[in-house]
This record gives sequence, C-alpha cells and structure tokens, in this order.
Amino acid sequence: AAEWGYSPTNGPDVWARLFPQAGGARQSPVDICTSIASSDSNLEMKKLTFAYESQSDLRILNTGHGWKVEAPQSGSRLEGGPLGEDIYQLEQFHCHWGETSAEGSEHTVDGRAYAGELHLVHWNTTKYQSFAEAAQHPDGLAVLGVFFDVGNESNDEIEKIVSTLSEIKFKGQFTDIPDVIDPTTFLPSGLGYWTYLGSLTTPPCNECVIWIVYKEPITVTEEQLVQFRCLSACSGEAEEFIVKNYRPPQPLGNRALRECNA
Ligand SMILES: NS(=O)(=O)c1ccc(C(=O)NCc2ccccc2F)cc1
Ligand SMILES: [Zn+2]
Repeated sequence: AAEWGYSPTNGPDVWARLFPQAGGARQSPVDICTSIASSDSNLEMKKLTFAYESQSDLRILNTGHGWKVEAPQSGSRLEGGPLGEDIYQLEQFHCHWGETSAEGSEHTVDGRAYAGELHLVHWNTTKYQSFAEAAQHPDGLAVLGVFFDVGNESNDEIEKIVSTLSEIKFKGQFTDIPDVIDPTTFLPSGLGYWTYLGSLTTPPCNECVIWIVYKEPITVTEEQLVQFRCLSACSGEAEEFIVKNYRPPQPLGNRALRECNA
C-alpha cells in the first residue's frame, strides 16, 4: 500500500482514501477557539495528576515520520481531570514540527500555530490489556500535548533527544538515549489545559484519544528545531528530510471543548 506522509500525493488531504477513520467526526488536531472553551467545574474538582519515573537508556527511533521515544513506564500514572476513574500509563513520546518556526504544531489556538508540539502518549491500563487494544476504544488513549515556542534558551531535556538524532538519520534506525529522561521536565510550569475527545493525528487516525493540551508552551531553540528537520524520511542514501510532519486542524463539529485553569 502507498505509504502515507505529508506531501500533496500522500498527505492529510488524501488519508481518508486509505484510512476511513481519518474522515470521521472526532478527528484531531483541532483549532482551539478559546472563546468557546467552557471552564468545566468538574475538571477543577478532579485535579489531573501525573507521576513519571526517570529512565535512562530509552530507545529513540526514526519512524520515517519523525522521532519517537519508546517509554513504556509501568510505574507511570496519569489520572484525574477528564480521565474519570481510569489510570493511564505512558507508552511513548514524539513530536511534530514544520518547515519554519511559523508553523509546526498540530493544534492551533485561535488560528495561531506554534513552532512544534510534543505528544506524551498514554493508554488506559485500568480497562485494557495492551496499547494496541486500547487504541480500538473511545477512552483508550490519553495524549498530553505541549506547544513549542522558539526562544533563546535551549531546552535541556529536548537537547538530550537532539544529541542522538545524528545516529538515527535514516528511517528505521534506532539508538538508546544514554541520559536520564524525566518526562515531567517536558511539562510547562503553568498546568492549565484544554481537553476534548479526538483521535490519533496520524493514520489510521483511530478515534480513541482523550486530548489534554497545555495552554503554556515550553521554549526550544531554532537550532534544536533545525536538527529535527535533518532527519531523513527514507531508509537509504536518498535524502528526503522530514521538514514537516503536522496534520492541519480538523472540524471540531459539536464536540465540547473544556478548559481547566489548574
Ligand atoms: N500524534 S498522536 O495522535 O499522538 C499518535 C499517537 C500514537 C500513534 C500510534 O501509536 N500509531 C500506531 C498505532 C495505531 C493504532 C493501533 C496501534 C498502534 F501502534 C499515532 C499517533
Ligand atoms: Zn503526535
């Protein structure tokens, strides 16, 4: 089957031909229209709590669509907020970016794109036995989204990722990150967020994600983003750089968009 991607011939506009769910009514990302976000008292009551372990020797791989750090953390927990009584466990994290820093995030805020977006992907271990099984259910996954702003301070945790990218230049390559990674350090200091029911933002676009998008961005440098764009989408000599890997916003439709000002 033709490989999906982000070019005109295999990108978001044609995904629904190969992956029917991509044309569904609860797709992600969406434009977050802050004026319609309802501050839901329920969310204030049930505080979103997370607990991560610090891990070293995490495997990072070039998926051909970007980099992904596999971080199955049986000791991690994400619960509360919009997640009901279930406990979600960290599985992996990755990010999305654009050709320039004027674009790159998947979610937008009142039409504004950020320079990139980090996704911390969790699955519902209370109800399901595996990530793949959870991805078949409407409450199977919870993804934390964190926007990237470009600034002068490089993000030390992101630098640990960047320092390995030269070893995974080509699709399919992987290596271990020697440094200790603590996913908590990827989160902004302000913990206010928006939340809504959506999907995976890449094929097969399963409608299985409870999205939690933090309001406050974290800062990375242009140099760090430049390094992301040096990854190759191909496995061989041919060099097709992964310069953009974000899906544009999809219709919110009649979905509720709730906010919590933690
Ligand atoms: N960008 S994102 O929305 O955070 C996102 C998160 C995870 C996946 C994924 O795991 N795909 C493979 C996959 C799909 C379905 C079932 C099992 C899988 F491994 C895709 C997109
Ligand atoms: Zn993602």
